[in-house]
Amino acid sequence: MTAETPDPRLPDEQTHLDAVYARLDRMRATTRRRLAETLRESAGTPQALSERESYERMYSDELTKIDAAEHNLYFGRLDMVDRTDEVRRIGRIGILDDDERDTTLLLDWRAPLSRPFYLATPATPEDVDRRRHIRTRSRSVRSVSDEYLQSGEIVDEEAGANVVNESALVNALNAARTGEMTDIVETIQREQDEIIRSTHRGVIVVQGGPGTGKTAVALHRAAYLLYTHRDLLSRSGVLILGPNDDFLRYIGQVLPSLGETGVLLSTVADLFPDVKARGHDTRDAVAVKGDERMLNVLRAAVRGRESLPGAGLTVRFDGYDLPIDAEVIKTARAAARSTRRAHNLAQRTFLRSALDELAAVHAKRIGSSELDGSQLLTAADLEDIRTELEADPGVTAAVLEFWPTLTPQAVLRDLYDDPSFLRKATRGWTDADRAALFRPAQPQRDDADLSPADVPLLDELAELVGYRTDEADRITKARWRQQLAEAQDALDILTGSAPQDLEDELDPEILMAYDLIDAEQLAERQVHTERRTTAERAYEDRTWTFGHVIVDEAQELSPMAWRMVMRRIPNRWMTVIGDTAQTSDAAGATSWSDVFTQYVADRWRLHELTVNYRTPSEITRYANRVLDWINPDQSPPTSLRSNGVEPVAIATDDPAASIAALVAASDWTGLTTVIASDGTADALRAALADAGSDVSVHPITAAKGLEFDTVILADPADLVSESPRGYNDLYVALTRATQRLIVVHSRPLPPDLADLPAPER
Ligand SMILES: Nc1ncnc2c1ncn2[C@@H]1O[C@H](COP(=O)(O)OP(=O)(O)OP(=O)(O)O)[C@@H](O)[C@H]1O
Repeated sequence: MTAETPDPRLPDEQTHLDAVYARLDRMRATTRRRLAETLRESAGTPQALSERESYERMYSDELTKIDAAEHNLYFGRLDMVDRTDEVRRIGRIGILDDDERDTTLLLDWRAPLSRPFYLATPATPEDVDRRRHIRTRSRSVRSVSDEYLQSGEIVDEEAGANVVNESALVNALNAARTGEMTDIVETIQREQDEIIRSTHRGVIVVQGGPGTGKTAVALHRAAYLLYTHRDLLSRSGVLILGPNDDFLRYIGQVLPSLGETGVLLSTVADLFPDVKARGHDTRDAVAVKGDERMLNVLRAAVRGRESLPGAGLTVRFDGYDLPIDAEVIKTARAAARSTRRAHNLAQRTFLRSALDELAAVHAKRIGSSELDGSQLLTAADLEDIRTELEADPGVTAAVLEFWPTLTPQAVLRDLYDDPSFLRKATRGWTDADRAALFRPAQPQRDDADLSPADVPLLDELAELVGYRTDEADRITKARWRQQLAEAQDALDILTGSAPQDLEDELDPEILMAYDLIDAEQLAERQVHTERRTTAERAYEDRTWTFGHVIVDEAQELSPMAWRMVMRRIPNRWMTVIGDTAQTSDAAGATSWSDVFTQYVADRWRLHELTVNYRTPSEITRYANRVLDWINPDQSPPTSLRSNGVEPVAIATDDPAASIAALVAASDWTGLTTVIASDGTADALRAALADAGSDVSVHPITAAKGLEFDTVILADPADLVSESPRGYNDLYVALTRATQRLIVVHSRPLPPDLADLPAPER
């Protein structure tokens, strides 16, 4: 449209947008008022307090959702064919008007009726006549663009002619990055939508090259599942696992911007409550610790703590030296092991059996007839001895030496510190693998010695040991009993207040409280009025099982880490996202079927994403050569756009000085970062600071999953030589830029990059 002929579509959409925001404002005002009223109420009984808290949370959540929806609230419209005047308007949240007919002002993007917005193409128009993209800013409509699906024609608002529009998608892809990922609700593509809305209740694996929107899809799937299975998932929770804290910060705003706040985002390293694993491992140690061979080592470590006494051990009891010999402990140990319970949970059986044995030994010594050796003590005497033994702390402590209470942390540290145990427990291993585990114990103040690769081992040990499971169990059961009692009271009060004459002659027309709900159901509801969110409770509870788990950058998980994840999702309803060509973790995956067959046989579904939305074709040309080296069978994703900016290489003796000068002289917009090998990143950061530059530096493993407008790649040869998966790391580095790639090097370039041109002067 030209300036002289204003586009009539704009005022039309503005009218609707005004109505939508007016309603949003009314919703906000009502919710605020209700929240204020709730906060003013004084709660007397625990019941009233818990009700008040649940309302408070509900209204606060509602306000968060309303605030989150504020920007780009209304973005899409469908005009359907063959149905009189059917218009569907699509937004970030669904909004009903408060008129008499509850008119739908906006459909939630996740509603089934919104789906054709994402799926319709001229080839399969899905009954859509016209699809309209509406771009708004600060509550006013800036532009609209239309596609006529029946004719395949696209109308551009600026040109006013039937030309191919610079679509909403291309706009989104060209936008400068802010360092925080944004949602893609306005431009979800068909292959992505199919994954986001998949109804498969088992494992879905999404394999896709860099920039194909895997992370975006994972987050939108979480939002979609929460919308579609709200009841189930708000109780059990959704867990999203990412590779590192930077990545979690990068994606952290996407779900809140979609009005979803109840999801737990975590790394595997943070998944074991109360342990902050910040220690560092060599790549060899990471590989060894992630291998399933560790299972036997851990089992042996726990068994090793169920030991036998040497000859001649005694404990003072009742004026005698009572012998604790190997036979006594062997019998007790067999009894404990036969329970098949975890170590700590079998301790009571062990102790009981050992005390029985010791009571018999003691009775024999003090109560045997000198004539014929027959037992002179009665059963009651024996029972007394047994009780006294149990009450004697010296005796129980001496016995429990051979079946001590264990913590996973102590078992793991002792195991690493004990070369002779390691030698026995790792028969058949290479010396190098064994040596990778050895770590002398250090004085402990925090968990500084524990590394991310130790966390799945701690979790495994927690299972073997029964760490805190009984305690958690006891607390849960006690809490449940209390809730049940409170619920019973509440129901008694309700029925007690019913007119007495109903008692004898119950009027079948009158529903009693008991008919609608029993104490157990009521107690169940009260469980959810707890102040902490599901995500908070799940974070603090190692034994929590989630309703759905999403694993991003899943190729990085070791077999031991998978075991830890699978424990948190016994129903195996998972979305697993990754790219085996980007694996850098030494214990990470190279094949999805290797990972999943043991957990779900062949009941997992593979989806592939094929379009690279991030990296322009100028850069992917080089990245694809590296992919071809990693796996010639893997087809590279197709780059969606070309931006005319060719990657370049700058040879220099002093990379830090060259990078500092380059950045200082640049007029680039958006985010710029330097990517370097893990081993050189710190030194490079320091050298850049000395050279007066504060450009950020990302070691390659911390750049996983992130993206930047401009990437300066420092000495790619360092990435390649740093690890056996160096080429995978190089592939990741080459695919982080949305606009521009500059390689700065003092070492020779890897062959695939050798023909990079120097920058034009
Ligand atoms: N349908 C879409 N509309 C707009 N932007 C999109 C779309 N799909 C993906 N993108 C954008 O493309 C970029 C890459 O997406 P994302 O980070 O999810 O890819 P990825 O497959 O996880 O990449 P990597 O494997 O490198 O981590 C992001 O900026 C994302 O917002």
